[in-house]
Amino acid sequence: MTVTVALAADDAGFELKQLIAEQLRADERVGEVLDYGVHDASDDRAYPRLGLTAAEAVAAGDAERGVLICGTGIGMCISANKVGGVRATVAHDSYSVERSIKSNDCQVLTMGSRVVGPELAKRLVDEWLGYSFDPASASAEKVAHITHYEHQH
Ligand SMILES: O=C(CO)[C@H](O)COP(=O)(O)O
Repeated sequence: MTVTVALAADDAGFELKQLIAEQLRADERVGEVLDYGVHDASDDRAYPRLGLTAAEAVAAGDAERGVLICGTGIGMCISANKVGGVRATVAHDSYSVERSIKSNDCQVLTMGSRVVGPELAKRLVDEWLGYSFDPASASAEKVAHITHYEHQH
C-alpha cells in the first residue's frame, strides 16, 4: 500500500521542496506526490496560501501525508494546524519526527529550509515515511482528546 503526499513551500522553501519531491517520487512507498507549489522561486505568495491548500488536501483525504516547507517551518505549521482534522508539527530531529507519528498521529511534517540542511531534511522525510500510528496504542486516547475538543468547538 502506498501513500499520497501533499507538498507545498513558499519561496524560502522552494529549493528544498524540489529535492524532497524528487526523493518522494523515487520512493516506492509513495504512490503520488501532489505538489501545491510554489513552482517557481520567484513566486512570492505568502506561506499560508500554499500551506493551507496542501493541508486542506490532507483534511479532504486527497493525501494521507503532507510536507510543508518555509524558512523556519513555523508559519507552515501554524497554518496547517488551522485546518480541521490536521495535526502538523515542525520537526528537525529524528526523535521528534518519530514521535510526531507514533505519539501524535501527525499527518503533516513541516520544516524550515533556513534551519535544516538538505541532506538531513531528506533523511528525516525518509524516516518519517517509515513510521505509522498504532490506533490501539495508549497514545490513541490522547490524540482522540484533541479530536474531540476540535469537534466540540
Ligand atoms: O519561515 C517563514 C514563516 O514561518 C517564511 O518563509 C518567511 O516568513 P517571514 O519571515 O515573515 O518573511
